[in-house]
Amino acid sequence: MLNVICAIIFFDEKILVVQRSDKMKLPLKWEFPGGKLEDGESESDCIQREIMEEINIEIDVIRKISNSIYDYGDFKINLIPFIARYASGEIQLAEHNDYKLLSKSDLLNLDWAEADLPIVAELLKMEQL
Ligand SMILES: Nc1nc2c([nH]c(=O)n2[C@H]2C[C@H](O)[C@@H](COP(=O)(O)OP(=O)(O)OP(=O)(O)O)O2)c(=O)[nH]1
Repeated sequence: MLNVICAIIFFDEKILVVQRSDKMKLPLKWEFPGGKLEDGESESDCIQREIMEEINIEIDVIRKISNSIYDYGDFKINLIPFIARYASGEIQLAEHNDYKLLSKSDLLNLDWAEADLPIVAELLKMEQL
């Protein structure tokens, strides 16, 4: 099983979501930015590294929320989400096709990677960070 860390990054009230490119697995699906946990790396180091590599910004990690285990058939992932706050830098996408800053209520309108759906549902139920 693949351990993937992702970040739900708040810019004030808005949340950053990114769209996978047509050349990646799960083409054009929307997801929270992040990536695979490397051997010996802490989850918190992983998410800060991935966000810098993919999005070019610094974040403050706040806390972990419930993980989502999903079997795509050809691979199975354990998706581990962290709530975070934007800290600094300008968004520049290295790999993704597009991004949006959305209010919570607009999240459900996206074509999400399947593993993210329970995480989006939990986020919608949360009253505060
Ligand atoms: N970063 C991230 N990945 C997700 C989410 N939901 C979801 O199913 N995934 C999947 C997509 C990928 O198969 C895997 C994350 O891998 P990755 O982003 O580090 O790597 P990748 O797909 O670019 O790598 P590759 O296997 O195509 O070489 O987890 C999510 O919200 N964020």
